[in-house]
Amino acid sequence: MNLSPSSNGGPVASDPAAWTMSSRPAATSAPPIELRNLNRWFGTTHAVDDVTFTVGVGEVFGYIGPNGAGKTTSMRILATLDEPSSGDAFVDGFSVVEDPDRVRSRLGFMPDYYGTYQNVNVWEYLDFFARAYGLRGTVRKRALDFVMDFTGLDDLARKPIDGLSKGMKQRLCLGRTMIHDPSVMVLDEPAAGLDPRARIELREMITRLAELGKAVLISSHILTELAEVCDRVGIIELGRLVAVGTVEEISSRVEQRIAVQVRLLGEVGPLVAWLQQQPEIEEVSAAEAHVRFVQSSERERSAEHLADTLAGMIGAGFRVTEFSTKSKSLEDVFLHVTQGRVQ
Ligand SMILES: Nc1ncnc2c1ncn2[C@@H]1O[C@H](COP(=O)(O)OP(=O)(O)OP(=O)(O)O)[C@@H](O)[C@H]1O
Repeated sequence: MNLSPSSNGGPVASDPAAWTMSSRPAATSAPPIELRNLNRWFGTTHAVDDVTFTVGVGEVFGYIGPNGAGKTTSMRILATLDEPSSGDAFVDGFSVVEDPDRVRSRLGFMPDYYGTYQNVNVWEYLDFFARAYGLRGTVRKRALDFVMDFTGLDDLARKPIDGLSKGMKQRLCLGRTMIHDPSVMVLDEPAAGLDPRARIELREMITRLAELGKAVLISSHILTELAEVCDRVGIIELGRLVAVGTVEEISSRVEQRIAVQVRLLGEVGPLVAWLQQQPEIEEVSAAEAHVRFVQSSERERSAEHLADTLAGMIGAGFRVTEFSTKSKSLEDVFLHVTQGRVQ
């Protein structure tokens, strides 16, 4: 295949509308992404266990789970790189089992590991993939111009790709993934190994992809990494989806668990013993002058319950000097929802 840039191939200011393949017939009214009772076994390992969810037009869906949870396996099935043991996955209504070619033309998959090539520059690399996707003539030129501009790689068009920083390589890979204007983008751990600035830039690009109307499925084992950019998240563990919703919805389930720290005059031992007798109080621990515990209660009742606990302590004769609470962080939410089990 010819890897040379075309003579008119320099990056120019581009018009997204001129590149976006709005002329492509709308597939169906089906959601861009649907996983339906998806299962994948590897021997005795149930890597994906009856997973069902959809992602809508312009929606960013975060797929969160610890290592080995089944994220990559389900993404690979969606990208037609593997087949389900049972169930199905759909892109724009087309089945990965029945219609893999149509799925491929509508989906861009960015794996967590991708090869690079020696003696190829940024422009040549993208041009190669544009040709591989069958883009010809002015359509290919528009696609390249748009993607170079979108990824901010235009100034690096002639730079050999093996000399790019990790962040720039990630942009290039994103550019490669979107070169054929897919309606669905599947990004496997794209933020892994990026420095903070590159992560922010990646988040901005993902937001812009959603603004272009793409459905984005993005995985991470770190919830906080995706919290800001995702419209919804699905938390997967041992192949099973254990929670789906907005970050706020999922957080609210565990915000009922409030961490409390108490300081008091005198010995902490009696307070520890008292707390251990109280209902809905767990994880009581003591260190020098303070005592920590977790109080769980129904969300609507948690403030009242806290007030009752404090009043109870004072009523029992403890001389409390400090009573502070801490809402659970997103990491706590993730750790609470998942149990950290692996197979
Ligand atoms: N080709 C394979 N053969 C056998 N077992 C596999 C294969 N691919 C994945 N698995 C197993 O399936 C399970 C899910 O793996 P998967 O890579 O999908 O998880 P993941 O959530 O993407 O994890 P990570 O964050 O580490 O990439 C793991 O137990 C893994 O060992």
